[in-house]
Amino acid sequence: MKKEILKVEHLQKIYGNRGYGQPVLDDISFTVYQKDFVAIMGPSGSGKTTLLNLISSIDRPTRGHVVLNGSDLTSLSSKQLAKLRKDSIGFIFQDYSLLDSMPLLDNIVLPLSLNGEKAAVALQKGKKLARLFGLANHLDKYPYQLSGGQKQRGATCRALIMNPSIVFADEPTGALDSKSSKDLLECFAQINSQDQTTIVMVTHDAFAASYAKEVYVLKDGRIEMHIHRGESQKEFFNRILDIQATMGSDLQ
Ligand SMILES: Nc1ncnc2c1ncn2[C@@H]1O[C@H](COP(=O)(O)OP(=O)(O)OP(=O)(O)O)[C@@H](O)[C@H]1O
Repeated sequence: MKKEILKVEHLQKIYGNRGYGQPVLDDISFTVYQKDFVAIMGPSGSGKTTLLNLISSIDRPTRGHVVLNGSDLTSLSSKQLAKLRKDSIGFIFQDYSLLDSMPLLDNIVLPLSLNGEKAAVALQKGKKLARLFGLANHLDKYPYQLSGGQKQRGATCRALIMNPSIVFADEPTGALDSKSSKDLLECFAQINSQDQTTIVMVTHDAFAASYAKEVYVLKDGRIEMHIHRGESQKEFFNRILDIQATMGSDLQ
């Protein structure tokens, strides 16, 4: 039986106004299973980042529940949330969020070092991940000496270093050229299929979304559509393009 990693139930978010006013998200429910690769798409302002922040424990919903690995995030204290983030969640942001003052390898192993892991063990693990992501020759470089694609692959290694049960990525290819985007997405597909890492990614890009197995399309704060990929990525890409065409330039 498929293992539930994330269960989102009747999620609502209203910013400000003490829970009154126009919801940015309303009645959002879906489930993410282990080994899923989910893309969240939708027009600008449809609530994608808001949703990602709620399901990744960065923000709290106005109503509804987010259950991650069996824990209801809405009932956890800040301390419990911090522990859950450290133990179970990897984050990847559009702007890489690497520390400029550290070489790439130190950036990659930082979460392990902060967690008290022995330096030798942390470095060995960091190097192994970096090899997988084609970064073996760049480990001593500082972020300013790396390309955008190398930085984002490094940020992905850092997100994976604690063996999270789920990785959340907000527009991870947003600042990359098409070749670097493809390289990163191939890495995502590889860790998803080989290491069984569950991925939830917000993206505007139909090509990026075509790497996912499930796509949820948000519109006006609700799930407008859920599509499931069959065998062919190309066919899935064309279906996503068709949806973009139907929804107009909104989705792009
Ligand atoms: N902290 C906040 N306070 C008030 N309103 C907010 C806040 N954050 C987001 N919003 C509003 O919520 C709506 C959804 O924003 P969100 O950033 O989630 O959309 P998005 O789909 O990720 O957009 P984009 O694709 O442009 O990044 C927008 O109307 C935005 O102005």
